[in-house]
Amino acid sequence: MSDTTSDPTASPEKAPAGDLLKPARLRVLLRHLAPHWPTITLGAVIGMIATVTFLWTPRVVQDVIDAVMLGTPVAGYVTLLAALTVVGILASWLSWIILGRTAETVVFDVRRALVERFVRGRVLQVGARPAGELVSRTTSDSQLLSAAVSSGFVSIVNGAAGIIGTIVLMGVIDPVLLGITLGAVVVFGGVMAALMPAVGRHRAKAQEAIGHMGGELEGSVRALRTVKVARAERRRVDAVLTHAGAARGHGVKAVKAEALAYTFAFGGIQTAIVVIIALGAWRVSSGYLSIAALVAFLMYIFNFIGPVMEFAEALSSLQSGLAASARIIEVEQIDTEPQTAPAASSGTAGRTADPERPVLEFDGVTARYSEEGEDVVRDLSIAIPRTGHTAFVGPSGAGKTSVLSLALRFLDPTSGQIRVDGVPYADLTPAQTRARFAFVEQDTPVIPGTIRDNLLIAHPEATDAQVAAVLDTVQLTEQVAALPEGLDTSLVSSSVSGGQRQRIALARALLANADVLLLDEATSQLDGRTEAAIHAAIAEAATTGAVVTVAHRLSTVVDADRIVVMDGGRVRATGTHAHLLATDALYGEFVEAMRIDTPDGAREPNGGREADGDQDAAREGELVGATAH
Ligand SMILES: Nc1ncnc2c1ncn2[C@@H]1O[C@H](COP(=O)(O)OP(=O)(O)OP(=O)(O)O)[C@@H](O)[C@H]1O
Repeated sequence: MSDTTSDPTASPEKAPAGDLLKPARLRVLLRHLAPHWPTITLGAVIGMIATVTFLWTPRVVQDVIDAVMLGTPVAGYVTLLAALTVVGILASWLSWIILGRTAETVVFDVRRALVERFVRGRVLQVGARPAGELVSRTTSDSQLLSAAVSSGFVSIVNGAAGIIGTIVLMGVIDPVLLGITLGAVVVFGGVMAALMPAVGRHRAKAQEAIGHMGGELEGSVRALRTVKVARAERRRVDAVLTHAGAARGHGVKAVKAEALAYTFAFGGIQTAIVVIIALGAWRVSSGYLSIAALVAFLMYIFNFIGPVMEFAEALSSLQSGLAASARIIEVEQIDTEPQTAPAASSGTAGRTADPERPVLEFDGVTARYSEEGEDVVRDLSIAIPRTGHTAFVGPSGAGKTSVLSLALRFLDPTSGQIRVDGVPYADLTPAQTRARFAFVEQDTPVIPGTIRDNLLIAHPEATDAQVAAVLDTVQLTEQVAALPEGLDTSLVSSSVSGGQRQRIALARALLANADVLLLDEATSQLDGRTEAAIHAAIAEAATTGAVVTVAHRLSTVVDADRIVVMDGGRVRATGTHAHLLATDALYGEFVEAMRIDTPDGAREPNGGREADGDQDAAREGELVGATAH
């Protein structure tokens, strides 16, 4: 692992979607098929038994008619006919169940692999795609893939066996009539071969459009309030429907090509049947063919439609499956985070932390989001002490959130080193690193589930008393108690206010009791009174551990033991509020922008806590200029 020098978006086997050649797609299909070979083979063999019984049946019918004509006993033939029919039906049914069951298992396996990839994937790579598209990959593409890998392959084999067997048996009965049949087959096959690639192409484009539609729809629903207030419903509907329309357009083209292919197939076979009946009658009257043989031949012709259709449908589902596998390959190119640390390392487990050593160190760290992009953090060297509150401030886009992303390994440095307890990140897995942190992210999303699920996610063993304590800290006790199901009330983001969401996120982070608490503008949506209580909790946390905030409000900043002013990805100045006010013009501008008097000016409620003159002065208002959201 080269944490300090890696390209953050590098992917070992990355290939643009357009370069995904068919062999690669086929490999994906075969890979998903691999664990199911024994069952698929069993299903295919049983399906083949059905095919053989259906191929055999006309021959026995021929024997029955011959026996009747010759006046010999028919009972044996009739019994054989009945046995063939029963075996054929049972074998078809069994093969259907075995293959259908396998198909469902394949869908499940593909979905599990995709979900694992999304959840365990690198944050930046997963985040680069609209969530709706990821959902569509997991739902519909996996379904298409499975149909192709299970029934598709087997139907091709069975269909081909049925076609070849029928041709051979027809040849035994009458090569001339077979010649006419083959003529029809060649025309049909040619039309199929010409049209099926187009069907596949259009199906692929339709599926791609459905993915984009999912992305647009998910984004529109997520921003529904904004959309409505902007009175942009029509435009959003149109944007979604553009993709739906494209899917329909490609779907219609695929259907037209399929209709042409199948009409040719049916028409060809019907025509061949008429010609064969006419020619067959003539050959019977001329003595070249017995009536029984003609009947058997006609039965083969009618039976022929079955394997031909099976073969054609299997080709079509294979086409769709190949297209789906191309999109699944794209998902499989999302890198998953390493689950194990280099062999030499044992992580930080068992190490006694040196109380004098900073808990977190950035050493000449530079980072960017993409190879072509600009550096967003430049040569950052900073040590976060084991206890105390460090606040990052600076203009929007200065790189404050990126510093937290580096600490949490969502973003990797292009140069420099980050250490936790003196251990370089390169020696730890992301999970080992993150075990040291609790984090409240900017948007504070809720996790699907109950309030309790949301609180316990980082510390599932927390006791009821601990949960009650953090709820009290974030002043949610009464609100949760008032809910009919209390902590077990299901939480969907729309049912809680922004401030409540933020408080739940804070409670979750406090409950984790981590060495380093990272808060990205975690109090931006709180009212003054709640905020004061939260500040008290943050100050309390800073006495036993490290607290790092990206500060939005000046009231957060003035509490900090150390303020880091960032600008253009660099640290511009570091110090206390008073020191920075006296020495850094940009910091002074922030304070000026809020029109507060310093150091002896207006006071902001601070939850009853004492503060020095500087801090009191600055508590009022927000660092609007710093992070203009
Ligand atoms: N996922 C991303 N992909 C590409 N660029 C990004 C990404 N996230 C942030 N950036 C860019 O990195 C730079 C720093 O962003 P960052 O979010 O760290 O700034 P910030 O100081 O936290 O800003 P704000 O106060 O507005 O949140 C910005 O130019 C931003 O456009």
